[in-house]
Amino acid sequence: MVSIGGSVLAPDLEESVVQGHADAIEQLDATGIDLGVVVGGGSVAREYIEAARNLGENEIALDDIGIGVTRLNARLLIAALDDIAAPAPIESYQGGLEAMRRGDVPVLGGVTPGQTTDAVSAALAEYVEADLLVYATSVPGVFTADPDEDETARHIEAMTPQELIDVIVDTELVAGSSAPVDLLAAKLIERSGMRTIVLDGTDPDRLVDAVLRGDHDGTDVTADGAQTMLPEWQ
Ligand SMILES: Nc1ncnc2c1ncn2[C@@H]1O[C@H](COP(=O)(O)OP(=O)(O)OP(=O)(O)O)[C@@H](O)[C@H]1O
Ligand SMILES: O=c1ccn([C@@H]2O[C@H](COP(=O)(O)O)[C@@H](O)[C@H]2O)c(=O)[nH]1
Repeated sequence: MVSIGGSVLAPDLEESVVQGHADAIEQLDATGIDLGVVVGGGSVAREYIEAARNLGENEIALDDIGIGVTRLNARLLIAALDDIAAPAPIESYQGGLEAMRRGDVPVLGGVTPGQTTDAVSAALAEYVEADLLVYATSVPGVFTADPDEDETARHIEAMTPQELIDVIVDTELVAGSSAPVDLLAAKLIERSGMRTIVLDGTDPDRLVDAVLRGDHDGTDVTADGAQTMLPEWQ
């Protein structure tokens, strides 16, 4: 299961960047791996959410605006993928599994208010019993604190799901909030024991290297907090 942050997929709405991520997905799909993809909303979602918040909208309605933008980004990725993807953004976990059973790559944005696409990825990964969950985000993994806010923040190479929860537990739960992985996602990762990698996804090759070769500079989240070995399918 691959989660691509909106800030990674479409930082400036450049076609070549979107195409680069689509090429990476196609490369993974060509190996025969069953794939699902979840796409975030990025700065566009945050701008819409902020404008609507200033207009007096409530948080659930703001989440719905965010979901709309994530689905727009999902459409953009689908446009760049050849015919391997389901033709429209999938709106439920069951729909994601059904697409995978048909042999299509499901591309999802948001599913329900009160969470982010981080949680969508973790839930879908659990639902389809994925072997691996990769978050391609705008930072090179999980840090001891927000690296944009705290210059003493240290990069974490490997951690347990509980340690992940401890790091992000204080992040805000409002529409458009920023975290490498949201709290619900971390709890889902904990209960499913899903092997998870958080990495800098700005270069799509890093996603391919991580999935195919277990090679990455991000953060491994595993039950024992150890760095993962090569993927099981190798
Ligand atoms: N402990 C932490 N470790 C790493 N990054 C953190 C931490 N706490 C907060 N952050 C912030 O999380 C952000 C990364 O998540 P962000 O939500 O911006 O992007 P994304 O997950 O790629 O998805 P999208 O752009 O769609 O929202 C970074 O900008 C970083 O400042
Ligand atoms: O299932 C979902 C997914 C997203 N949202 C809202 O959209 C924004 C943007 O999503 P990101 O994953 O952070 O890019 C998010 O902050 C939520 O407000 C949602 O409600 N439910």
